[in-house]
Amino acid sequence: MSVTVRVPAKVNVQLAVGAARPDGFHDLANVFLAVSLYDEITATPADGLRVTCEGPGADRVPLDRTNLAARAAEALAERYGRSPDVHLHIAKDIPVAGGMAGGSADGAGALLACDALWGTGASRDELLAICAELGSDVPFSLVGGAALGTGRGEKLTGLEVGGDFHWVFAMAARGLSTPAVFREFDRLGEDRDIPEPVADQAVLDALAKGDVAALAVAVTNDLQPAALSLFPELSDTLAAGRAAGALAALVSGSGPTTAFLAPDAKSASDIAGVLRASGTCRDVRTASGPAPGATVRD
Ligand SMILES: C[C@@](CO)(OP(=O)(O)O)[C@H](O)COP(=O)(O)OP(=O)(O)OC[C@H]1O[C@@H](n2ccc(N)nc2=O)[C@H](O)[C@@H]1O
Ligand SMILES: Nc1ncnc2c1ncn2[C@@H]1O[C@H](COP(=O)(O)OP(=O)(O)O)[C@@H](O)[C@H]1O
Repeated sequence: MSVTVRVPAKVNVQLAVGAARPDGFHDLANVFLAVSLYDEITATPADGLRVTCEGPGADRVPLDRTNLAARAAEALAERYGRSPDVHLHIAKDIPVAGGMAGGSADGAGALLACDALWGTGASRDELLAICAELGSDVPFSLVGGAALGTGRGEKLTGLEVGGDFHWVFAMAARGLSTPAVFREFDRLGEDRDIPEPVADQAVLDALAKGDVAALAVAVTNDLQPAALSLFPELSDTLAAGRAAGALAALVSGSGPTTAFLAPDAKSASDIAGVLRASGTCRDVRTASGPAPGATVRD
């Protein structure tokens, strides 16, 4: 018997970042939108804890106890006083180290899969608490849809979304480390006061109305200058997407994946074709959001 859970990637349609806190994290106003690129995590009973991974970038995914899927299984097992005897197989489609919460998706997916496999019957709040211990983005991977994340991004308020948004994602030739991007954000802001991060009402209204033109002018990412500073070639990808007709072009979270908002599905496919031919990225995918959160597959 095994359980498979499908979990979406995310794009940040607003990422407001405050000053570094004493614990090294940053307070955020993080408006998440789940998009239809998915990892699948399959949990099967085994003699010990084992992780395997297949798909693009699988060679860059750790298979030891640092893998977020393994950590999720251990955390749930410890809470319920059992051994984490499970084989977790990750079928990866979310770009690795791409700013699209791939590792977080695997953590949330493994947690839900083990909960179902072991019949632990943990409540939603218990699962969310474990997710928050695993990482700032992990709670959102569990719930999906759209949400505002405050604190370090783990305190979620669900958001209304009035329609589908169509995106193009350009994957970069290499990854960017999230802590390195936050450190670069701190370095770039050394000489100025960093305001408290607050959600932008224009972003929330655009999501609620499903208004793509309004969302296009409202999207912001405070980590973008830091990501571009560490990876300047991303400016060429952003320019190529804009020239291809994207309504908005931005770095996804800490990057280096770049995200392009398209007027509709057909334009997304056209923009993807132009980006693919531009030679400014490794791979291009289209996706739409909101997508559902972690879901057990039949
Ligand atoms: C930037 C964002 C935007 O959604 O995601 P990515 O774009 O990387 O996917 C998130 O804040 C990333 O969340 P996540 O990847 O879960 O981060 P965590 O494991 O909690 O933290 C990794 C490291 O990132 C930094 N970090 C993370 C979150 C936060 N609010 N402040 C931080 O300074 C810290 O250096 C921390 O040690
Ligand atoms: N299940 C996992 N999948 C991908 N990366 C993981 C996983 N568990 C731990 N990691 C580590 O987390 C780092 C960040 O990867 P990822 O979550 O894909 O990107 P991001 O934080 O930019 O969204 C990787 O470089 C990898 O070392």
